[in-house]
Amino acid sequence: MALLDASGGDIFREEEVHASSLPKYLDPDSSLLSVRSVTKRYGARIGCDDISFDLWPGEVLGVVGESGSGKSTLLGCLSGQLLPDAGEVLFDTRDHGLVDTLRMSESQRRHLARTDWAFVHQNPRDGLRMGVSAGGNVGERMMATGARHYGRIREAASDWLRRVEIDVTRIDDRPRQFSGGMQQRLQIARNLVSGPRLAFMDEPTGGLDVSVQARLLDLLRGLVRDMGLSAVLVTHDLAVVRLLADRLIVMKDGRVVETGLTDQVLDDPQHGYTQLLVSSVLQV
Ligand SMILES: Nc1ncnc2c1ncn2[C@@H]1O[C@H](COP(=O)(O)OP(=O)(O)OP(=O)(O)O)[C@@H](O)[C@H]1O
Repeated sequence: MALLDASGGDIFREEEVHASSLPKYLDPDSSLLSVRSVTKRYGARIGCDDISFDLWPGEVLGVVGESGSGKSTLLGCLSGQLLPDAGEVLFDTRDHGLVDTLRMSESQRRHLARTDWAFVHQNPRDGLRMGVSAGGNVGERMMATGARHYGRIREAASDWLRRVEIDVTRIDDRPRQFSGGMQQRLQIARNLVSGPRLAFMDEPTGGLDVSVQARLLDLLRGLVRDMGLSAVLVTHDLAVVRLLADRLIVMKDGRVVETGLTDQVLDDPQHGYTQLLVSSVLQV
């Protein structure tokens, strides 16, 4: 399966995150992901335009905006699922330091996707193998990173099921026998078992009812903190970023209109569009 979709036209631009909006303790030289002027067009339509930001180890960056603002396009470009028309996506690889993932070979990018990266889809069916047992779903990712010992794989799979609060007696059940919330937690276990450093999350709590969402958010928050995981989290739900994200970028029509620390952006939005987003949630 091709990881890159070269179809469609595009563009890009660049929105610098101002140094003044970053916590002072962060060292700009140590970014885990450095996104430079990423642009993607679909024919004449803008997907995302000239996006730039840095993500630091252990940081969660929320990407918010209304439907069609370009969040999924940006996430696709960052995670190698879409080919931008322009820009650079530099990732701090373990062996070679910052490398432009857009210029990697497909096999190198696949390797990253199995090891240092995770992708949590909104629909767990997109991130799970539905015909494989829960334990197999977790174990498979371990095998993709070189694990071979059956006993140890099963032990680690059991451990991860526990961590995501799935009863270990369900280890041989197929995901389709699970509720939506359990499937989502299994998808998270499958992604995190390899100890990735960067997770891409696309509406990870979307489509779940409110109490299930709250539990999942709590779980995700704990895992992100315990693992020191960095994440780019796309959502239209400001309550989700309030809980999970350290910093936000706000997108409108494919461009970044505002960026800053989460509380700062949500409590004191500067851009008219962000003010509208925030106030529309408050009115609900
Ligand atoms: N495959 C495609 N072909 C043509 N245009 C597309 C395609 N995918 C997205 N677009 C357009 O790109 C723009 C950004 O869409 P995108 O899906 O990235 O937004 P989004 O913020 O993720 O929206 P949502 O929250 O509804 O998923 C929109 O104008 C959309 O119509």
